[in-house]
Amino acid sequence: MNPASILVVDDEAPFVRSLVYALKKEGLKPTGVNSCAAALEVLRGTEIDLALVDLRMPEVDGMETLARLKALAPDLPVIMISAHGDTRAAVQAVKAGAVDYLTKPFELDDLIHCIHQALDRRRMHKEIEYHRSRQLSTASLIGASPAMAALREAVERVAGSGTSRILIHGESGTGKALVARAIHAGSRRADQPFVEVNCAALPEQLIEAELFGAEKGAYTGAHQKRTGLVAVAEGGTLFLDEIGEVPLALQAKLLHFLEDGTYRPVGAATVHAGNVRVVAATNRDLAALVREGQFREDLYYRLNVISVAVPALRERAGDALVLAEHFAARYAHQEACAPITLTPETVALLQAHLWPGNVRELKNLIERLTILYPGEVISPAVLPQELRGAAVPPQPGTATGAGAAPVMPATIDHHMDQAERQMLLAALSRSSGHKGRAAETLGISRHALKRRLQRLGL
Ligand SMILES: Nc1ncnc2c1ncn2[C@@H]1O[C@H](COP(=O)(O)OP(=O)(O)OP(=O)(O)O)[C@@H](O)[C@H]1O
Repeated sequence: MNPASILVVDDEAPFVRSLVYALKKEGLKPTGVNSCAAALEVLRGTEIDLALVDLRMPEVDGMETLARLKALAPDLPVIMISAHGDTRAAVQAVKAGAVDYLTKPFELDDLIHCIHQALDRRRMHKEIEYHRSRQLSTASLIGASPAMAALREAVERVAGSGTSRILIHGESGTGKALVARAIHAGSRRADQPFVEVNCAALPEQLIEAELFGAEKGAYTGAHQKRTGLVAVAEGGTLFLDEIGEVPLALQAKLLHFLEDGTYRPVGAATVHAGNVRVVAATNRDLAALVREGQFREDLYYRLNVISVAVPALRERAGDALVLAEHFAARYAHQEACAPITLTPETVALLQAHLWPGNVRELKNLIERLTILYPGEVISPAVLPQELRGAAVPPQPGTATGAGAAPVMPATIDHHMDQAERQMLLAALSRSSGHKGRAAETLGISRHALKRRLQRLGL
């Protein structure tokens, strides 16, 4: 661990010199200055862990110095040094934000103890903040399924790691953008910018300038110098959504940036360095795009060092219901009405639906239902047809997916399967996913329940 850097501010030069000497011998990294102005200059240019400030100084006194230091670095712990008999002023300083005070003359041991105590408190505070932000970061990812628990764990691990390239993949609407934000919020960059770029939404000729910036007149329409999003995200996270849509020409420049952290704005003569964590997301099969020659293999391997897979909603047992309830509460709040509630049959249909549009599809459905039937009990009759026809295997030659006509089962076996599926899911929903209890209510053994679930692919 690096030695803590201590700023000593006192107008008495010999006192500062002797303190600097003593602190160095204690393994700390002190810098001594004789005025408030000099202290502020040091603080602007150097990382300082703690400041020792004399209360009595000519021109700008200790109280004012404390205020100015805190204005520049609010988290900086400051210990005041007061002359004998100055206790009242020292107490005032503590009220104004100093962490402690010492009265001259003091023992070196007392000072060292005071410094370590303040540094420990700051370290602990930072740790708590860090863990709190990590918990907050995954709290937005709703879902009680094992798949979601694993995703939250992966997000926490990845967020806290030092890696600067992350690839998120998953079907459309699964929550990749939410995962990217959670990774940022849980990282040490959380208080720096999070900048989102939808690579599919930008015209090909503008993407480069948008990302890396451009000099005035670099291209037609560039009437003034343009700051790129890489520069805007400096110190933070750059989220490149739909990375699979980046044109091949720009892929080379992106690769260069990912490899050595430098880039050249369009039309610029000089190269810039950028410090951003790049989180990319895609719902395309990048490996297939590589095989088809649409995505650079080297860029694919650069991005794919750490990847996070976001599961489809149909792979998250029980989450459709948890999410439906979450969105019902949210839209009830938005519409200022009571939340909609779902009959067991509706729950069973939600659980059985394959959700090709994933969480986005479910969210839109609950919003629509809340607007149309505020506060009401939702029965299957008011569900869209694609949900009422859920879990029915498509017949050859018929359309499927959102908006398609419901597919009617051809045989009695299909009807039986459908009914069985709904009963099993309703029982599981009532038992909150507890298989033993669900089996009991159905009058079958746990083993039989598992076999039936497996047979129906649930
Ligand atoms: N686990 C979740 N908890 C709460 N809300 C979620 C969850 N997953 C997704 N959402 C919400 O669903 C919507 C779609 O999510 P998001 O935009 O992150 O999906 P995506 O995978 O990035 O989609 P696309 O590939 O189409 O860009 C958003 O409104 C998001 O807030």
